[in-house]
Amino acid sequence: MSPLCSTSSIYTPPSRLNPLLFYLPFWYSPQNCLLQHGKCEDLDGLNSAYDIWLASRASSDSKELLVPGAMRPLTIRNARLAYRLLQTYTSGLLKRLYSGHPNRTMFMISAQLARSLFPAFRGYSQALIIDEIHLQFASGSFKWLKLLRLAGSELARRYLESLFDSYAVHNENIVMDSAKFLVEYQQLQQRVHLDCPTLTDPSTRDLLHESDLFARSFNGNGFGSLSPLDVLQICSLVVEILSHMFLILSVTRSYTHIYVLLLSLCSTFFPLILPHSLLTLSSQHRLNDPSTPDPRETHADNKRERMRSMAFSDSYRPEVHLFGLQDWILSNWASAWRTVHESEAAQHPWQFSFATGLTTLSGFFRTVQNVPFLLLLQSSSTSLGSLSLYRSSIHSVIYNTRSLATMIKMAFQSVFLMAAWCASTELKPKLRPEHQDKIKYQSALGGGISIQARHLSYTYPGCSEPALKDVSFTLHAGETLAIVGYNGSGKSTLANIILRIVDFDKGSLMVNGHDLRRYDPNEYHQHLSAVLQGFSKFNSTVKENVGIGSVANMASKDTIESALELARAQGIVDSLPRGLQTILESPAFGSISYVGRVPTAAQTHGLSMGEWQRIAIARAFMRAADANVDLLVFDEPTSSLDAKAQSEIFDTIHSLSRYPRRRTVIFITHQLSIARRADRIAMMENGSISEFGSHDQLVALNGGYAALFQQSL
Ligand SMILES: Nc1ncnc2c1ncn2[C@@H]1O[C@H](COP(=O)(O)OP(=O)(O)OP(=O)(O)O)[C@@H](O)[C@H]1O
Repeated sequence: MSPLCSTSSIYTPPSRLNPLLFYLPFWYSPQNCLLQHGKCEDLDGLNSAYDIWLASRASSDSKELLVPGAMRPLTIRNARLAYRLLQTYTSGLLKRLYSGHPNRTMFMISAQLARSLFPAFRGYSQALIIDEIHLQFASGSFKWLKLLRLAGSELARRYLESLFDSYAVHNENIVMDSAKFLVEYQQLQQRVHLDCPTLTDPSTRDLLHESDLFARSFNGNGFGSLSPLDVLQICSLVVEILSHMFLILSVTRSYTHIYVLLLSLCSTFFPLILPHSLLTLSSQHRLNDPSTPDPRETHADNKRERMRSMAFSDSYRPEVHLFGLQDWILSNWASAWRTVHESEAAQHPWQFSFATGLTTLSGFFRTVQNVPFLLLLQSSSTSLGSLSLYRSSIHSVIYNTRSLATMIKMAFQSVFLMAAWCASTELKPKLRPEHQDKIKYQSALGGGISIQARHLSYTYPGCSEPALKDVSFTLHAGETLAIVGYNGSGKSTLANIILRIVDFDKGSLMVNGHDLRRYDPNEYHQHLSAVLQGFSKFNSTVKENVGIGSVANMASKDTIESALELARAQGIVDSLPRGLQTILESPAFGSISYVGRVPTAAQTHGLSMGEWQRIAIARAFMRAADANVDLLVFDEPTSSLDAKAQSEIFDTIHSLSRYPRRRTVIFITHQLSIARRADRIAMMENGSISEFGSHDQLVALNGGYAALFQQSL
């Protein structure tokens, strides 16, 4: 691959940018002008990559943060932020990325720079051949041997060049593959360790979005951003431009006055800075800053995406047909599409006239660029080779300068994506306690866990009403608690807090006499098993769907089969075409556009809701086989099962709470005939526990539980 080719692969307009804007240099917008936001701001307080990244999203004239992925305007403030980031993080990041192959990395950098000189050499060598042919034509005597020697050495040069190119590309791929692996691995590592509260934080989500864009830039899918390797190409472009300018100077030096040459070169660069000058002068023709999102457009854009996903997603398809949503989807999509395009058109009302003007001016500047060429023509001693060299070099300078302007603009954005990446690697899961606060989990004497909740309250992020209000109760180790109540009363929220999936805002929660917040969630989770209300349906084999309950025992067919047996799910497996190896069809999977090895319909098998529930219960039982498990939590585990199956499953849960050791069990159910089996029942209403006690105590109270129980009879 030649340097020019490698440049052109990056020289693709980012899909969301107007192609015209793409060809304009990065300082085209007056709102983005360095001088416009030149106020000096104290950036000393910004110490971490996160702080600087966040500051880059705040525009100086708007209180709103830029949407994640939005281009940062080139202001003095942002330039200072970028400089701080480059200073602090680049060398560490590059060292980490390319530490796998330090020698190859050095070779890659040297080769990249050497390859940028090839086009100039090529032009020079071609000029020599043209001159020789021209000379021989003019003199009338053909020296075939000389011509063949020239052609031969040109072919040999090209052959060596392509050999060098292909080895350089091979080397580059090795270095890039190792960098890609590192980036993707760290990305996965970071994701799997982040807990739900961390991931629901809007600022963290934005950070991860930009960090993902940075990771994607390594695969060439950076949507207009550059990977650190691509940034290296900026240096190559500079070298390439300089080598061509050297050729232009050497060709024209003897025939052209230096001022004429300078005029010609200026005319090459002038169209690139022209838009800025014109726009600054003409205040009535201001372009809107593309980095400031129009809320109406953003809303319409989101709506368009929602409609598109409803149209494409297999998981929505039944409802789309059931409720006859086809026309509704189409009309909503069309109106959202129109809104987005009207908004875009309003933002750039005069681009076409501007483009036309620019085209006309470009024609004029091309003529100016030709002045030295015309002067060269005038000279009787000018060779054809130098004329061709001049023309090819001047075109390369124009083309590469434009590429350079675009790449610098993209590189500027990439610095902030790099900051997001660096900051994301430093994210700490919110539920993980500080090292000095951490205590080791210890089971209660005799097994199970004791729970003491005092005045627990919790409000979901972005909600005004708390989901849990002032919840207090005590559960002794080895007891069974049934949580009952109306929809939305906070049952699952309470279970998720006890499971340490979500945190709480106020109050205290003691587990085995210690503050739950002081346990490392990873360690705590090893001592519990659960079926969540929205349990996962993995697009994987039955064996894996059950086996992930206890990864260490996943290879043990006996353990998996006994878990399936306990969940009364063995019959389901027997009816499947490939038994335990049958891949289960997850409803959610159809909605994901997944490029990879997707199993064909013949290999996969769908399950009913009740069958999925049995698989999820088997998964929980698989984990419960571990003697370290002290707590079993079941959030409506049998809601889709028939009465007999429900009773059987709860019999099994009861025996698991006694064998191989005593365990605490918490289950949420709307079946009060099942709830009455529990030692304690918590009746929840409006986020609070309104009644707490045994079935007989609550019936005797004659309150909400008694009423609910009466209704269920
Ligand atoms: N992720 C969430 N974000 C915001 N609010 C939520 C979220 N999950 C639940 N809520 C709200 O919290 C309240 C309690 O919900 P929760 O799921 O705990 O109720 P529940 O008693 O388990 O209901 P159900 O019987 O229907 O399962 C509800 O008002 C619900 O709308």
